[in-house]
Amino acid sequence: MTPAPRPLSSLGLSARGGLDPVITGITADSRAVKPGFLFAALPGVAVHGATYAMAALERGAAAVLTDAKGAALFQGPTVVAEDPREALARAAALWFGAQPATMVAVTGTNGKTSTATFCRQIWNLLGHAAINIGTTGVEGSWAAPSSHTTPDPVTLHAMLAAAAEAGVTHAAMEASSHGLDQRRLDGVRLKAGGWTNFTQDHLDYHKTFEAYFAAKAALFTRVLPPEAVAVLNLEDPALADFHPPQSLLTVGKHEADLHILGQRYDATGQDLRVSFRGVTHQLRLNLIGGFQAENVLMAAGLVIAAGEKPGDVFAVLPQLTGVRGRMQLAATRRNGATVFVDYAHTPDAIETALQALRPHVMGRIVVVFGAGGDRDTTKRPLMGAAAAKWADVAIVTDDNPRSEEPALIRAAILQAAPEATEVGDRAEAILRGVDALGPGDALLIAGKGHETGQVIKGDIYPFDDVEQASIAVAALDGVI
Ligand SMILES: CC(=O)N[C@H]1[C@@H](OP(=O)(O)OP(=O)(O)OC[C@H]2O[C@@H](n3ccc(=O)[nH]c3=O)[C@H](O)[C@@H]2O)O[C@H](CO)[C@@H](O)[C@@H]1O[C@H](C)C(=O)N[C@@H](C)C(=O)N[C@H](CCC(=O)O)C(=O)O
Repeated sequence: MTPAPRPLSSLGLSARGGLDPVITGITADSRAVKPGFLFAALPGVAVHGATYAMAALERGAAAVLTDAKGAALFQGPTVVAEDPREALARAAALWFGAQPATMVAVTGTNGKTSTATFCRQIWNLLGHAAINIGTTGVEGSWAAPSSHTTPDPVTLHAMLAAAAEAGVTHAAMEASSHGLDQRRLDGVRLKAGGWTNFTQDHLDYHKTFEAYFAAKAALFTRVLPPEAVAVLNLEDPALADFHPPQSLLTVGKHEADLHILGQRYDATGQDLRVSFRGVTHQLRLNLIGGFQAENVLMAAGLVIAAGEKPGDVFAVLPQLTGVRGRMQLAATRRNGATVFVDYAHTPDAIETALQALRPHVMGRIVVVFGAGGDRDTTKRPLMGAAAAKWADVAIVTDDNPRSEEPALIRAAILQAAPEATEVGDRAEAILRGVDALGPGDALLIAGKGHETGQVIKGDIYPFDDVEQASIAVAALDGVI
């Protein structure tokens, strides 16, 4: 339902000169302005949005929200905010109004999507209408596509209001460091926030580890209210020294409120014995990888922190299913060898994925992977080193080279993985990887996960690792 027009002051904003125009909508894109809209002219990476303020006013914008620098670039009804991104997020929350009553957010370099999905599945299994919002879009009791892991605040609040109006009571969302830095989550009413881990990624954007850490920490220091609960994974030493202002619920393998007492792996999953604040629970997880157990513990911690009874939560965990493209069993060869697809596209994620697979595999592990173009170049040799160290056989291929020369990206990876085979064409690399599998072996195809395209020089070519795995197995073993 489109919100009814109302005065600017009802969005917590006041225009210069005491103006209080009626607002009919909000956008940060001048091209989407309609008569009566509030146009948020944000300082961007490429350009200041105020460059487009006159265009927005010509399209009928009732007022322009911007910072002091932006306000100097045009004439017209202006709201000046110290941080216009924060003001936009808070105005969007007030404009759309409704939000699901129980919401949690999870940040961390890895594990956000699995954790948010597990939260939603647990709530669904306990009878709640729930959604998760993140890299895979909005899923669950209400669905919508999303172009960002953490959508911009106008999109996010439109989604939250639509979901709430459709009866959704619970939501788990992924908080990306970009989203937190750009204040996309300010104004979201959270009951709990989780932090999975902290390792190298996105230094192209944040520049330093400190800035990247501060962006993630902002979930607790700025977005989460003091009466909410902070759920921290103590397995990461970087988080053990972080002291958020909220009360804590800690999870981990060893010393934590919720921790693992015993873990046994088999070909299809794992059995766990866990302790929650002194009470022992026996669990079955039909999920591959010890890191999935950590994601499940984080999700369990978040839903408990948001009000569920621990016993009810632990009872439904055996029914959890993995996220598409996250250590997904994509195909099995006639000889029993398995092929997994995983989204791992950072050095740490490749290491984690390969280590996680190891206890489930009797034979050798083959890995097929590459690194994206136009993104953090420092991680390329680190990815090569991780694959060389943790896999038995490595095949380096292309993974969204974008505008870069693919051979140069592969060369940067191969520098640190001299034994690896280079096969630029990803379909051929997957076929070679599957062909190398003997009984008891496993192939990990890393990097794309749920993605369905290969981005080369501005064009997106259809490409699905899961589909390619089946095609390769069918080609080598005959259609089964
Ligand atoms: C680097 C980055 O995060 N950029 C985000 C940022 O863009 P920006 O403000 O720098 O854009 P800009 O091009 O300089 O333009 C400045 C302003 O002018 C406006 N504009 C521009 C042109 C025009 O004609 N009219 C107009 O009004 C733009 O809407 C913008 O508000 O603010 C925009 C609006 O909120 C975002 O859409 C945009 O995300 C870009 C598209 C993006 O790709 N972001 C990625 C890196 C991202 O956020 N990724 C994380 C996940 C990362 C991960 O974990 O892997 C995510 O949460 O998805």
